[in-house]
Amino acid sequence: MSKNLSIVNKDLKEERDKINFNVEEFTNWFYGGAEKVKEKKYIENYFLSDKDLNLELDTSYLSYKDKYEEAVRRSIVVYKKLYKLHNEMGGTHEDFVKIMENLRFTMGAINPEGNPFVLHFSMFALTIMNMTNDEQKAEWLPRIFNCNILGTYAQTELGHGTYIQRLETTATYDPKTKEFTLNSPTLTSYKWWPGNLGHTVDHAIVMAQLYSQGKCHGIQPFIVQLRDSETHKPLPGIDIGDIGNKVGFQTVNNGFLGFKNVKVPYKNMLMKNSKLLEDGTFIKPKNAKLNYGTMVIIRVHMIIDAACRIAKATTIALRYSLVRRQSPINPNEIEPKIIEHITQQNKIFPGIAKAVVFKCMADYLTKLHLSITQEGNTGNLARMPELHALSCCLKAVCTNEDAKTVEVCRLSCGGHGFLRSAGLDDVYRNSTAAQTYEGENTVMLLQAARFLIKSFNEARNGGSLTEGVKYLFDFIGRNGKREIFDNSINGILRAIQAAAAGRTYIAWKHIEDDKRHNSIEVATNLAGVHLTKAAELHGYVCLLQVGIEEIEKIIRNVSPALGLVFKNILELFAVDLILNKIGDVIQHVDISNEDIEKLEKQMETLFKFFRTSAIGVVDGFDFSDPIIDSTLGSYDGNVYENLINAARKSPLNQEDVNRTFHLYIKPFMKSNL
Ligand SMILES: CCCCCCC/C=C/C(=O)SCCNC(=O)CCNC(=O)[C@H](O)C(C)(C)COP(=O)(O)OP(=O)(O)OC[C@H]1O[C@@H](n2cnc3c(N)ncnc32)[C@H](O)[C@@H]1OP(=O)(O)O
Ligand SMILES: Cc1cc2nc3c(=O)[nH]c(=O)nc-3n(C[C@H](O)[C@H](O)[C@H](O)COP(=O)(O)OP(=O)(O)OC[C@H]3O[C@@H](n4cnc5c(N)ncnc54)[C@H](O)[C@@H]3O)c2cc1C
Repeated sequence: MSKNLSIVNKDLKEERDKINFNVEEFTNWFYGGAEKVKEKKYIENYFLSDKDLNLELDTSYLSYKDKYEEAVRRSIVVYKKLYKLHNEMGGTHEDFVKIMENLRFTMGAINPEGNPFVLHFSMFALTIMNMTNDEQKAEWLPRIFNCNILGTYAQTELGHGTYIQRLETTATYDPKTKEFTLNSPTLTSYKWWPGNLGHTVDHAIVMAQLYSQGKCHGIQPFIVQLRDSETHKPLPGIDIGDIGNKVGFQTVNNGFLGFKNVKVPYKNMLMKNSKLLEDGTFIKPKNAKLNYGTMVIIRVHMIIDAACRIAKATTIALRYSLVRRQSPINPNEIEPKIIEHITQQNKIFPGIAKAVVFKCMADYLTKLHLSITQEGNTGNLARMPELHALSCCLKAVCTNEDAKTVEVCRLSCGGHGFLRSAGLDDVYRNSTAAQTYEGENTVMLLQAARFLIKSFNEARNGGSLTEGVKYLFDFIGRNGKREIFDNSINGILRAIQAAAAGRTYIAWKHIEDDKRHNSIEVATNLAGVHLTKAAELHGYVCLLQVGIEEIEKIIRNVSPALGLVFKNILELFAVDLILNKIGDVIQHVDISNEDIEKLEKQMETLFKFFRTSAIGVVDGFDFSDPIIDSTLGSYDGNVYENLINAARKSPLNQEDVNRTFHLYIKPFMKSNL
């Protein structure tokens, strides 16, 4: 996609003239190679240039219903084109995945408040791909890929989202009719939240308690038709609708769903993991948590989403900060670009570093997921708990950081950041939604902490540990002595590891002490605050460790100039992290006041170096103007023109005098109060 052709603001141009590395080389890294960048640009342009999308229409001014209808209309324009492009490319599965991956960002620009089909192409398709036997794949996958049916993932209920073992929807098997009967026995058993459920889809994966031969066999996935394929009317026994206005995700069409004696054929229970014989005999899966697999995949994908939201928000904040001038630093000098205020650098530069390190983590986790899934396909499930713990931990840490960073970026844009046209509000809403969906973040941290405590016990007993938690051995080996701080990247990593291990120890000790008076469960609950802190610190350990390993590799493969930028970014991430976690570090590391002052000074030096590269890095994220969709963050930096043009488009500005003047204001003013 070509950059905006208008004249670039001179302050921004001056910044770009000073960039001391090859921006394109950075972009190639961010998207995984020059070929991928080409593909991304092609796909972006292919979709966004379509006039039928009518992207001129600012949907934020529409009513709730109109927003949904426009989002459906636009999505269909996109999906029709997607299939056309897919056929042109050769029609392979890989081609489809390639388009979908690139379409993720483009879709955000087309439907800024969410995609009413997102669940069909993600959780619904993934569940059918990963949890079905061969006959089921043959029956359902072609219909899903051809969009002959549209589906969602219906797990959460009014009464339970977190503790899924207690979901109340029932699926009772009758071997005589070879059917399940689905029921929602209580109000709290109604499905509540599934995306695209309200009025868009006609099928769903429904998680329900399986009853057979008079016994409950826990939650199992069923594919259920909800609406008639011609009329789209709810089928008999189905009570379905939209859950109403939300903080964000307005066009995702999250829905509710109740069942009253809904019949589902035997073949519709997804049978890759658990099995039910036709006579009703239940065969347990190798691991009961295999049915949670789709959630694990999505948590892994959420890390790159978090990285991209931060990349987008920091692009807007930085470009704006390079053209906005305010408040002279020396009273006699002209007002500087606001980025010259060091507090502004402190708001934005660490965010840019996070986007890069999260991207490294996303790549690492995607590879790990693939290798553990391949092991799983051969029947080896040994590393499933490790992947579960890591994906929960990073999903929580990265989306928490994401929401925090996006909000700081909004604040860094002052008053203008509060305008919708600044483009930060949808990013923020999506970030904060991600803190809750796919596992509420506190709950995710507690899951990771379970793994940490187990590993800690293992380490104390001289057992073996997985690579990512081996640092617990160092803590135990120090036998109560504190880690001595040294001011290098690896020194910072060891300090964060010591803090994570130390907090794990505190949590462990808390549980051990409480266990004398309480059950292990109660003791674990009472240690909850320590547990979440330990898991959070562990997440930072993983990020820094993977960041160091990946960036060292990158530096070996890029030009020296770009290598220096990556080194700078890694140090920024590390120093920002340790300064933010200094309280935890002080508790477990021998670090002096002088060391801390040195770190603070180092941060200032890092800012100075990054000052010239920062614009190159955000340009290198390569968000085109339609994708960035921001008056403050467009490539040309013509902020004030963009702001006034956007304001003029307000529906209120389409007439000189609004009718409320004659209806209410004038009579009120003339009424002699
Ligand atoms: C642009 C993007 C748009 C996206 C659209 C948004 C779509 C959103 C969709 C959704 O939100 S779908 C619904 C998601 N729901 C959740 O994430 C629910 C969160 N809850 C859970 O995941 C589970 O309930 C739980 C918290 C993991 C607990 O599960 P359970 O009660 O069954 O387990 P426990 O008895 O507590 O035992 C924990 C035990 O189990 C192991 N474990 C749990 N999950 C897994 C797994 N996936 N793989 C392997 N092992 C797992 C865990 O390690 C514990 O082991 P032990 O410590 O007991 O050894
Ligand atoms: C935008 C959005 C989209 C969604 N899309 C879907 C979808 O497509 N399909 C679907 O099935 N679901 C979906 N969900 C539901 C989502 O997965 C759940 O809301 C989420 O898992 C949290 O569960 P909950 O709502 O039950 O929260 P609760 O568990 O009720 O959380 C409330 C509070 O209790 C705390 N808490 C709960 N349990 C514990 C515990 N064990 N220890 C400590 N604290 C605890 C939490 O930390 C939180 O502070 C979506 C939700 C949102 C917001």
